[in-house]
Amino acid sequence: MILIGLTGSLATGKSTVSTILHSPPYSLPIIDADLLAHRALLPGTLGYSRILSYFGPSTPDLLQPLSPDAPLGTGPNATRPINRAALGRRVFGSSDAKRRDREKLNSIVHPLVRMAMVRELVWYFVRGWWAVVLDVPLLYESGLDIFVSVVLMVGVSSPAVQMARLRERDQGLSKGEAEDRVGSQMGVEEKVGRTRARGERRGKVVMNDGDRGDLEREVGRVIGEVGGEGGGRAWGWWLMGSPVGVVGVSGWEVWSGWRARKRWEEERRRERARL
Ligand SMILES: CC(C)(COP(=O)(O)OP(=O)(O)OC[C@H]1O[C@@H](n2cnc3c(N)ncnc32)[C@H](O)[C@@H]1O)[C@@H](O)C(=O)NCCC(=O)NCCS
Ligand SMILES: Nc1ncnc2c1ncn2[C@@H]1O[C@H](COP(=O)(O)OP(=O)(O)OP(=O)(O)O)[C@@H](O)[C@H]1O
Repeated sequence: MILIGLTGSLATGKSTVSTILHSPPYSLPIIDADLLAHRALLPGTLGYSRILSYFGPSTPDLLQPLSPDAPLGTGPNATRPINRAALGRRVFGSSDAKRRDREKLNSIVHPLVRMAMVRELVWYFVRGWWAVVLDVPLLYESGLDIFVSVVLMVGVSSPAVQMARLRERDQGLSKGEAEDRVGSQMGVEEKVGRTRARGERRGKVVMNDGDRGDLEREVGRVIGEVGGEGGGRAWGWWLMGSPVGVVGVSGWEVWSGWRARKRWEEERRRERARL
């Protein structure tokens, strides 16, 4: 099974690409890290109780408001969901305190997301899919890049276009909140650089600067290259019949991903030394 890691920056078009990949003619299964992260914070989960105990005492609006129609501590007032906007205000931004809080949030949520991802991967593997798309906005930030066969990075060349698309989609976000969110992630340029450092076969960059038709054509081109007009599919299916092959190829993929990361870091060090 080929793992396609779909990533990008905020509002560059990952969800649009994942919708294209999930629809015919590709019809690929998608593992959506945002969705798994949402599930990890639902009332009654381990994530929910950890978030409450760490952020609760210092975030008065951490839970959604009480329902006026139910008695305190019962019904909707017993399991009040997390107020995601309030938690977002705590963790998105560039101050040291926000960075620390973001690291804490990540340390609670990311292991739960990873576990859920592995469960879904096993499910798709035994069902015989030739490829699965892992839609992970923080693929590079969380170090998961080395575990995927191919990275499909969706970028936008103009930060102004990115900001305009973000604000048009999430109209509740103020300009400052939108900037805090974008600034909380690795920039588009760095993600493009890291993807290109993986080489032609393992790193695909799609710049979503045109309209949706252009994006669909670019996605088609990339999947044609990954699937190799059937070659990638045959390879994915062959792996399914060969447990030794799976272990060997997975080890090779991780090693290649790790080497690409080291290559990128080395290039960056050299560039900085030249400045
Ligand atoms: C802070 C939270 C509650 C805000 O929720 P909200 O519904 O407003 O945003 P949502 O979850 O839909 O995320 C929207 C986008 O924000 C970005 N983002 C989310 N979390 C982070 C983070 N910790 N660091 C940087 N960017 C992030 C991603 O690009 C994501 O696609 C939520 O983002 C969260 O729980 N984040 C931690 C989990 C996480 O890292 N998720 C990203 C995928 S693993
Ligand atoms: N080529 C395009 N032209 C115009 N608008 C676009 C294009 N591609 C995507 N959009 C719009 O931009 C917004 C952001 O796209 P999308 O939700 O796919 O991004 P995303 O990377 O998944 O965002 P997030 O990181 O917040 O999850 C959406 O409203 C989408 O409809």
